[in-house]
Amino acid sequence: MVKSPDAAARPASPAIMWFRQDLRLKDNPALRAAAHSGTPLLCIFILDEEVMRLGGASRWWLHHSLAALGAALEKHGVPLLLKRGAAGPILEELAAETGARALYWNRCYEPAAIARDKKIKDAMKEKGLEVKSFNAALLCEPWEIATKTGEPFKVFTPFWKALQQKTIPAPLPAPEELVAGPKVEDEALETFALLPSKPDWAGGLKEAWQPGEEGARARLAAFLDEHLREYPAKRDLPAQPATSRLSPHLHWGEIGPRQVWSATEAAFASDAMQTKSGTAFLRELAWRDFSHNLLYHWPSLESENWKSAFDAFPWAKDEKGFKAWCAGKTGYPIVDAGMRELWHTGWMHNRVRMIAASFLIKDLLVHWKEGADWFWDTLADADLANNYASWQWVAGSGADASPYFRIFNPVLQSEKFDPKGAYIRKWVPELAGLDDKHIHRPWEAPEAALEKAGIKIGRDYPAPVVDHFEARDRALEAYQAVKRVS
Ligand SMILES: Cc1cc2nc3c(=O)[nH]c(=O)nc-3n(C[C@H](O)[C@H](O)[C@H](O)COP(=O)(O)OP(=O)(O)OC[C@H]3O[C@@H](n4cnc5c(N)ncnc54)[C@H](O)[C@@H]3O)c2cc1C
Repeated sequence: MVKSPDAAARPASPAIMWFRQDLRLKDNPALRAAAHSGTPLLCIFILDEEVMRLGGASRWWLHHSLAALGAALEKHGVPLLLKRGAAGPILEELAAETGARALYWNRCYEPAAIARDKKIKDAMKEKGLEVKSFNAALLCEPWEIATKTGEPFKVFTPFWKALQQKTIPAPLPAPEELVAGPKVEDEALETFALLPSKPDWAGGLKEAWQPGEEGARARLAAFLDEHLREYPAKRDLPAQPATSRLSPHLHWGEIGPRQVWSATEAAFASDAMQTKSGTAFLRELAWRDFSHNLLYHWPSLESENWKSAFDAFPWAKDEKGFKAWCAGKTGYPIVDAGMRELWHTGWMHNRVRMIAASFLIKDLLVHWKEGADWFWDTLADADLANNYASWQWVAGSGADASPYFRIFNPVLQSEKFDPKGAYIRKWVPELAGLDDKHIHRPWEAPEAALEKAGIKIGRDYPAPVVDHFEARDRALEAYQAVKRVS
């Protein structure tokens, strides 16, 4: 436990603890080090939208996460200062106003954040401040894990093997005592205007999530207790609550991956039957580190094909198809269910993310970036590394990607992973009355079955926007352009 020195011994000049994507008290190495230094603290969050590009669902999440962090700090008698604008000048002003001598933060790995942080570090050091940064977001820093020849990993399996050889540090406890620095004027959370108002589309998010450290902890505990055992068998079934749903909490650092790692290991230490499922879960968690590793070493991952041969791909401009995809009205029930789950809750099951992304890229030939940008706006877990690496994985243009010519058949995927159509029935209720066979391909249902279910294709549910088999041939033909230059 951290014990701060006596008040008498406390240095007068405060330290700044700059919260970013580490909105928690536990396992927060920067906060712990700042508290341990014994100086009074100025805890601050800066809404720096030049660097922090936020989609709508992320904005909603951030509002509630900041409210939760503010309340948690308040319990320790320390306010969370909120400011809006370019972080560099704000921090400089804060240091000048309060006489702060030190600045603490946990590292971010997005290229724009890295560039900004480097500038701030240099400028603050020049002004005589001590600047200390830490790892709160990853199991292992991207520069700590490399191939035998010192290169960054481009393939997941050897990355995972190498990661398993590392000692993952145990999570840190929350600081026991925090001491508030001088009073500083700041802004009210409401002035950030992060919540949607006209219209307020966030009702589904409110039902689905509890942003903040408490919510994250509860989610992990429930997952480990109730679902870890069946994770390998059920993690691909979207109708089952079999995955952790920790992704938005991890994105905002309401829980750290090392906490997840250690709690999972503890779960299988006390129950050896869970070793296999625990390892399977940790392997998925490691994909998050792998994506961050890719983004760190290839910062253009968000905007450029990782495999440049894909620059030759003849993408289509299918506005109508794209709109239908966004709205969950493609006529392919599993795709539509996923897109509606996303719109309603700000989250989509991983298997369905793959199916929906594949449909946009391969059946509609729409550029992966358009889909990734839509996900960016609508996902509560929108994460630069995970989102763009995953889209490029599906497109075939990414590192260790699924080969382009492996094209998901949305009907077969649906039959395999949602055999009873439970997921479809939940998110596409107009199809709920169809039998288990036809619910995956309603356009092939006999008139009588449609009539019994009260559906007319084209009136109550759309006809497919493309024929999958024709689209597949078209995609493979388009792929020839990539093959010619690779
Ligand atoms: C097209 C597409 C876009 C995606 N966009 C995002 C995104 O913006 N943000 C995001 O966090 N994940 C993204 N993913 C990865 C994955 O779908 C989600 O992390 C996962 O569905 C989150 O649910 P969960 O927390 O229940 O996962 P669990 O199965 O419980 O996994 C635990 C944690 O491991 C990490 N993880 C699991 N799978 C992956 C993966 N394939 N890649 C990277 N990390 C993973 C996540 O942090 C997740 O919370 C995307 C996947 C695809 C196919």
